[in-house]
Amino acid sequence: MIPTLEWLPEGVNFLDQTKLPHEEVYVLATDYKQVATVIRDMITRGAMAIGVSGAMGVAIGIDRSTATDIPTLNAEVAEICAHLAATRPTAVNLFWGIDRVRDLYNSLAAKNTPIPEIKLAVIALANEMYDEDIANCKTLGANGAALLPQEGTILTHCNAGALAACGYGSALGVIRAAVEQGHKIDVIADETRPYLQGARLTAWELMKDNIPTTVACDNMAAYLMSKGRIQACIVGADRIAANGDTANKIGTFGVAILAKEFGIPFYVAAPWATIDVNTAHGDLIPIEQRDRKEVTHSNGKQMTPDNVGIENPAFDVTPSKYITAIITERGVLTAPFEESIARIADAAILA
Ligand SMILES: CSC[C@H]1O[C@H](OP(=O)(O)O)[C@H](O)[C@@H]1O
Repeated sequence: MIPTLEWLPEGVNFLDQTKLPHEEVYVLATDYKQVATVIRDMITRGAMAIGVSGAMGVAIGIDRSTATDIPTLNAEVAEICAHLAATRPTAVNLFWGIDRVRDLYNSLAAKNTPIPEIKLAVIALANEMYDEDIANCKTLGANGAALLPQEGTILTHCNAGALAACGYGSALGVIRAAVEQGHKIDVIADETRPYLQGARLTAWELMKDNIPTTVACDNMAAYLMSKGRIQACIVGADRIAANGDTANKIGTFGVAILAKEFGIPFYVAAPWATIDVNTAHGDLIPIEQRDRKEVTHSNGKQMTPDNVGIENPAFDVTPSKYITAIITERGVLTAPFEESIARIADAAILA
């Protein structure tokens, strides 16, 4: 298991993903503002990882508070949650993670629970969410494995692996589960400019698992598909709307169009926490715009002329019509996605 992040008494310890694949170094965040910086600067990244990071950020903020009364702590918790929620807008998991801990806090504060007990309870919940993520990804991995070919090459985009989660991953979780079930598959990882999650992170992860991996530039997918080199595509997600439209790393939409053109199955793998039933369709999903320097520079060296215009949307939205199936720990969803999502959402409410 890759230790993407870990709760320690001293703080939250994050594997610094900006330094991979050549350095495995950690950043210890000792307060909630440092956790927010780790998320904003993509020292840790990936929808599931930032969801649990948000939860741990709220927990550490409450744990480090010196407030001696609930009204004072209420005001601090509001600031802690707002500060963490302002880090990145697209992955709904961040807000789900923050809200789960805040809701527990509010329920305990409303009953005037002693503050030391509240601190222990929110820390326990944040760690439960860490364990839940690993269990959910293993379940969704097993749910999706049979969809992958017994033999063949799987194209991935970005990194939806252990590094995007708490140690197992969603899209790479399905690949791991398929390999564990005996599928003879290899992976072509899109490099995924500009942060290079594929070239740096997916390649690093899968090589550690001895899964044959090839890195391809983002502009090679059509050629590889046209030559019959790809038998399936699988990606993660940062927010899935109620109709199945899916926000994921920039470039995913293009891969999905190409897959449809070439008759190649295109799978999305994501825990249920990534599904946002309150967002009706993909046009409503906020798309994060990141700093121009991520595009103009590589390894600190400027590649573009000064003052050139730059585009740097961090995500795009794939309309559900391009998606073959959405793999979750609660089952595999197929079109019409509005109905399959609502059916599982309703079942969860009735349970
Ligand atoms: C399914 S979590 C991984 C997901 O998050 C990535 O974005 P970022 O690296 O900017 O956090 C990307 O969209 C992955 O698919």
